[in-house]
Amino acid sequence: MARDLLRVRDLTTRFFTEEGQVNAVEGISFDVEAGEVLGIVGESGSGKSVTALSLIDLVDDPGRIVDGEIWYRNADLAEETASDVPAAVDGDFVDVRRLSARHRRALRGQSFATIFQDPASSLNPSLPVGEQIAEAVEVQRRATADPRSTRSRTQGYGLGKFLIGGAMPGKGYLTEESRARAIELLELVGIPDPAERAEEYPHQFSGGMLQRAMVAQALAGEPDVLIADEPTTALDVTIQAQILELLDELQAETGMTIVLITHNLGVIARMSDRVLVMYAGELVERGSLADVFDDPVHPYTRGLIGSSPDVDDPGKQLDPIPGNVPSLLDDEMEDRCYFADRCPKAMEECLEKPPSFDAEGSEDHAAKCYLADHDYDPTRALPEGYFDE
Ligand SMILES: Nc1ncnc2c1ncn2[C@@H]1O[C@H](COP(=O)(O)OP(=O)(O)OP(=O)(O)O)[C@@H](O)[C@H]1O
Ligand code: NI
Repeated sequence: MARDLLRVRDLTTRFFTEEGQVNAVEGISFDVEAGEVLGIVGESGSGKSVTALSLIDLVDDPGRIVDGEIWYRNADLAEETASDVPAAVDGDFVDVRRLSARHRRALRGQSFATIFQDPASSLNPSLPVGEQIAEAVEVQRRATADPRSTRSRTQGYGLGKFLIGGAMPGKGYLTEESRARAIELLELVGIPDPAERAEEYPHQFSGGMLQRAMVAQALAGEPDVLIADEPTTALDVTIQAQILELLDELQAETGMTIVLITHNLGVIARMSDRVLVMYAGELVERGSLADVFDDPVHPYTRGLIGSSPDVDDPGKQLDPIPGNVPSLLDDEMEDRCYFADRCPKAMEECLEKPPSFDAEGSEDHAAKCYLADHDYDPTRALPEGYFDE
């Protein structure tokens, strides 16, 4: 049975820019199940990366999470938090948003690790690759070596241990053990001659090898969740396939949970168990891979599929979705379905904001679209050019 590891509720993240308020992520709710690969897909600017950054509390100025809860299942952490911040605890779950900044930071690497499109954002150019991975191992070792923790760590590490881990003096402190583990990790991610490569600096690595090193660094903390934001987008197709293969294997071996963000539907189809579709900062459809790919309800999801190449059908005709992603400036957003102006099936109903409707298929299938619950009625179709000024 699937167990949820994360329960995200009404997450809302905005940027307060000179041009005005940008509604980057607006009231999204979803679960992440332990051991699954959850894909998040959507066009550029739909809010995928801001969702990821919000999960790991890395939203920078002028951005801010303004609302919502991020419940994380971790029995040890819940127990330790219960006395300090009882409101942040519900059974085995902790709302990480209600922890102090210091405690939230301590979850990074050990509960939630990330890999990005650009390895330069994770690896320091002036330190040997192996040393950086060993450092991440060291933080993890210190965290789990806390004498207060006698419980088995099937999943969680506990808050006190996190803080001990976070308080380590930093680079320079590396044991032979953590060095050896770093080399093991480099080998695990498929880097040949790992002992030699460990001594090299990031610029001596090829793009694909750097991406692998970044995966090794992320794995060093034995995270519960790996958040991968466009992990292969910058790589050429062959390397891209190798990295996906690697993630697949690691996931199968470790049972790690992966949140995989990409605009590439092919990658989503190959990797995901369940899929979230984002548009204009909202979650417009979610479901199992089969729900979303074989039985999509939202015309946006259909549009994405129709505009994406299919490896199994190279002759497929591609139909780009007309129009553009809307501005997310609060002043310019109307209170309607944000996709209505690009939608081939927009009806009068769509001038009001649709709720999320359950859809046919798996229990999890839902869409923020009247078509999930009503048949298309051409007599109620918005006239052509309705949204043109
Ligand atoms: N630092 C920032 N300041 C202002 N607005 C921002 C900032 N970062 C992101 N945004 C806005 O938030 C919205 C969502 O952006 P986000 O990066 O999450 O999109 P995305 O789905 O990841 O797109 P892509 O596929 O291009 O990576 C966009 O409108 C973007 O302009
Ligand atoms: Ni992005």
